[in-house]
Amino acid sequence: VFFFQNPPAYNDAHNKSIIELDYTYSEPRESGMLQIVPAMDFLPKPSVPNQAGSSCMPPNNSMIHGGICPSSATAGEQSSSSNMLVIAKPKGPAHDVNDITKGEEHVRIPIINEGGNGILPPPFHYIPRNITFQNAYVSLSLARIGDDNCCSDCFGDCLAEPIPCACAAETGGDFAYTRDGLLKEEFLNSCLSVLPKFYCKICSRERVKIVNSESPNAKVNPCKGHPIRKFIKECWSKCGCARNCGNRVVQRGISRHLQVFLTPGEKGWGLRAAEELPWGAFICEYVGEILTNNELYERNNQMVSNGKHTYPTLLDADWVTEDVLEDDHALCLDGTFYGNVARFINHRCSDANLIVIPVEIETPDHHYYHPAFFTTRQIKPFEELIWDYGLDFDDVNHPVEAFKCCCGSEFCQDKRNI
Ligand SMILES: C[S@@+](CC[C@H](N)C(=O)[O-])C[C@H]1O[C@@H](n2cnc3c(N)ncnc32)[C@H](O)[C@@H]1O
Repeated sequence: VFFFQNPPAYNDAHNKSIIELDYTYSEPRESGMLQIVPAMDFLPKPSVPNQAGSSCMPPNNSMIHGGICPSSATAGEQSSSSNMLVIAKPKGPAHDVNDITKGEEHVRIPIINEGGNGILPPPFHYIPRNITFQNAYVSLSLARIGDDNCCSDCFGDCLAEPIPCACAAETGGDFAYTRDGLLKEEFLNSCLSVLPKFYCKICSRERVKIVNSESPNAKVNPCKGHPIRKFIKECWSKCGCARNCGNRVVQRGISRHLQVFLTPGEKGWGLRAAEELPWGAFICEYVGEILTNNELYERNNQMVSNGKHTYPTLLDADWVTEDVLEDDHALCLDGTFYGNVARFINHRCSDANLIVIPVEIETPDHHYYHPAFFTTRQIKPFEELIWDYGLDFDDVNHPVEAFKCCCGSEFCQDKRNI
């Protein structure tokens, strides 16, 4: 795939310690972008039914349509340079089949479609870190990080010190990580045990429906409960330790070899390991746009009315600390338009091989945090990585649309499968 585009134009702000943030950025001109793919006649025909173009999803799933990819997306195959055809750029950002992250991560993550049907995931912008969409309030300030919330006197690797520093207080005075960068057995086991739930006095997830309701008599439904999660707290920039301190795992980003692949069943695209992974290994964090719950509600309504769905996760691990959360404090992440590989992790009821753990990095209040995926057992190369979304398949108003589950687990919660 070749792109011809103009480099962005920047104002000359070098040699200043204060950078003006009003530089000009010129978007690459659409007309300058060409994609060269094998001629259509030489592409194998898609095996899944097509709706208005090409879809990566089975017919019962409504998704943004993906683009047709060069056959190099099928494991290891190369398209020959003869029989090439120049076609228009697909709507939305194009994917690089050798690395869906486009160089944003430390490792390349290829797209593998073993079906040979030339279909790619629907377009989205790959981002390695969260970005605020519009109204979400993220209290990111050094002043808010008190002495109890950082280890400014530490040096080097906090895990090498005989006494754990202040950053271990969140995990009961002991760090959550081993010197090998894995989760400690005890900590992971405590996260895996059945979690008690807390119930908000007025739940932000329910209140948003009333805020948007046209009926003046609408009442807020009772909270359906949120699991009480254990947080990990990592050292960060206000700490004195080094970037390679053992208590900085999630913030260093993806380091394991992974692949985005088209699953053979009904689930569409998925994420899998491309190497053997140990128990308690960090895989990736859930990255997306930071939205308020209200913004997500509006976005969900719009997407559903367009026959599409979103990829959200609520940041509700600490909603218990306040009776009623301010609207702009009830946050979620949505990977639909901007996201990382976590948006491809499929669901499995109960016995998934990944667990998501909330991680505090730069904000001591837990309205905003990083949901991070860790393995719950040893993973074989090319095994799919799956997570229990915690869906209530009977709740039609859940922010994540309840699909017909085909996780294959003997503990599957979807009653339609009984
Ligand atoms: C976060 S996305 C996961 C990536 C998605 N498979 C894709 O192709 O982009 C969630 C969607 O994947 C599909 N999915 C995930 N887990 C599934 C399961 N266990 N059974 C059926 N569909 C599943 C559903 O369409 C769901 O709405």
